Amino acid sequence: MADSTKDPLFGFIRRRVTAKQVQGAIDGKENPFTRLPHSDRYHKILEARKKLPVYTQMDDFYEMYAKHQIIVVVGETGSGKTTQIPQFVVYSDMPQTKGKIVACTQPRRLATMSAAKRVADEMDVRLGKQVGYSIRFEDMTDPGTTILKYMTDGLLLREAMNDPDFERYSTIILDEAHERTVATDSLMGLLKSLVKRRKDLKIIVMSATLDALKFQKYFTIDEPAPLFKVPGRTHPVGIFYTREPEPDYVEAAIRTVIMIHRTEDPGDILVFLTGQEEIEDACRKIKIEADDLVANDPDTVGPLSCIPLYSSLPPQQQQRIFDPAPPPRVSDGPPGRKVIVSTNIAETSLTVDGVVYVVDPGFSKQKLYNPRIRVESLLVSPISKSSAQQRAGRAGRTRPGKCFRLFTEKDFMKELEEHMHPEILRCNLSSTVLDLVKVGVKDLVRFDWVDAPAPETLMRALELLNFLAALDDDGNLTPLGTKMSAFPLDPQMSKMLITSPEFDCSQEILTIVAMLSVPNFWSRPNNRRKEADIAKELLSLPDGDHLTLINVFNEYQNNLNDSKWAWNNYISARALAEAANVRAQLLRIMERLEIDLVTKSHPDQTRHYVDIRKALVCGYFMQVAHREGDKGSYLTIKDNQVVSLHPSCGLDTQPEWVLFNEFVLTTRPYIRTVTEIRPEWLLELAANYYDLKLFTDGETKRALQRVLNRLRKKQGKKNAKAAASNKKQSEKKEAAS
Ligand SMILES: Nc1ncnc2c1ncn2[C@@H]1O[C@H](COP(=O)(O)OP(=O)(O)OP(=O)(O)O)[C@@H](O)[C@H]1O
Repeated sequence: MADSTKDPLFGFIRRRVTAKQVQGAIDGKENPFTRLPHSDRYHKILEARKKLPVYTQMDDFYEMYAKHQIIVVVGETGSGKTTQIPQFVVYSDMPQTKGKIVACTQPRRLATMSAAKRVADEMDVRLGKQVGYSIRFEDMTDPGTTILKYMTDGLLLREAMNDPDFERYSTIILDEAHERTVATDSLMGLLKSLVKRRKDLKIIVMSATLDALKFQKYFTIDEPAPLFKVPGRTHPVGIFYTREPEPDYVEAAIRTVIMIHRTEDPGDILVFLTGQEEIEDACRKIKIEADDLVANDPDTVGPLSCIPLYSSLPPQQQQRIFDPAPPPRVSDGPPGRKVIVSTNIAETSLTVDGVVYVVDPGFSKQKLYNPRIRVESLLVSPISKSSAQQRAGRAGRTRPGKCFRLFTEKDFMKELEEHMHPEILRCNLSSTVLDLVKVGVKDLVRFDWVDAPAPETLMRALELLNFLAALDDDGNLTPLGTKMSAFPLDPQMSKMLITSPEFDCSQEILTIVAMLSVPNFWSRPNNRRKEADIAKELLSLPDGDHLTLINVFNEYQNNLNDSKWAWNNYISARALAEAANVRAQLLRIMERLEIDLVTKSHPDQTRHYVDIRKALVCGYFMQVAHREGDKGSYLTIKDNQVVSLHPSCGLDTQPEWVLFNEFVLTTRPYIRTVTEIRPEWLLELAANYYDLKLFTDGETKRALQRVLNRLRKKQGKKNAKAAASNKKQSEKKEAAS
């Protein structure tokens, strides 16, 4: 803690800040950060803040914060961790005096933005000024002014590449640590080794569940990190279970929403389902049933609006969850109600003022990685007890609430696991490994993980990076790998971008990568599916979905980014605008790395498409499938998984060889975003991976062998021709001399 430092905020010399001094500044007439008088709204919010359990413990917090370099904070949902602790820190004398700032990480983008917005309001400053946020491809901060930055954990991890000692920060707060995302886990490992070098850096690890002991032990420097425990919550949440297990959780969720709407007091509802399709479908059904209810009983049942929420929705549409509930139909009629139907992106850190009821069927889609077959998939699985607590915690934030669990209490006690398995044990680690190697982690096996990943998963990541030539055989970063790590993208995508100038198509690959980085932009409204499909078909190119992405983007630009054009073609203009923004940012990185921005228009467009497809192969040669005779299915290369083309695929035939962007497991395994390729490109452009000695026997190997033989024969003929011509030349020379 800064001894004898003149503090610009409080203007006095002191040993450490006390709660009383901060309290004085908070209650003061003037905002210490802007030097403007506090607004009325500030005082109104302050009243509510003062009732939060964390707030009442400010003094204890400062005492612990002054004494220790690392603190673990644990408190129930809604106790005020996310919004108050970072403010306590910025009000202390550390960050401002040293020109450093405070970071607070969140696992999710939506929570990052909404927490920053709330805290900016609480501090009476403009979002993006003293309080801001940073998420991938969006920076809402003002260097020089921002002192508190909410950011995704993934982004802070990326910052470590250029600033491994986190020199910009005085305090790093890892929020929602119990979620155990790969990025938070990696940050914990990096920070643990950093605290020895940076004695002035403070770390706060915040968790909503009582597994804090694990973090305390992990962060043992001389002794385990101390625990700052926040008891209690502001408003009670009543928990209700079903008597019997529900056979169809979606149907049960819809029924529960309707029951609440008919019988419960006013207040909005948050329902947790597992994925986009399920959510859109449930929204439609809820709306139909609710409209029926209102039509039959307009005097007692108010209007109901239903808002979907999932991660692939464009941010603007996600913000709709904060819209007010619909007003009564007539001035003295029954009040309206808002229902948000969401995936688990609304599970943590989020406060939607007005949500009183939570409906929790107990399932979510969870990432699973099988390193043996290199497949990462999302599977609908039961949630953990701590997730269920988080979900219930979304009610009762601004007033008492109720949570309806659509499973029995016995199942809750006996069947649900305490916590989810950490993500590091369930996902593909190639991006993380590249990031960590770039940060300087030499030995990933001996890295101080909170929970070490499976050796096979690490091997797979190293193998991929080695085949992509990002790492050499000793696991060191190559110059290519260094360049790849500069992009906030999957390693395959960055490799593709870097190689694209060799194929005269970096502009096109840039477009493909940008389009793949934004949410699904095709819209398919239920009552106009046919029209939407026809529009899509007209924009699709027969050689592949990747080429279609270029076509859609170019058409949109040719139509001067006209949202009417997008609307008429059943395309989300917002998603395309986001793609244009992502593209511009990636372009700046390419310029910085001096990667040529080229496009070569051939008179023959097909030849240009060949070049683009070859560039795709340079990144995605491990994601290739071979058609299985005339069975209509494909077999993935080396891993031999039987897959089908996803129904969204725009190819008009079933080519023998295809490259795919994604493996998805729904009712059965599919490959999505697919483009036709030639097998000879695989043998030429990824010879190490396509060394046929490494293939198991089977039709794919035989097919590749035939291609190889053909290539060799062709090469043999070429060589023989060249030798014959050389011979002729020398004979001529000899005869002449
Ligand atoms: N956008 C908002 N509108 C109204 N009230 C809010 C808002 N954000 C936060 N609050 C209030 O502040 C309280 C504390 O929120 P905060 O996110 O800091 O809690 P938390 O302890 O971090 O919980 P969790 O772990 O569930 O995120 C909420 O319960 C709510 O009363």
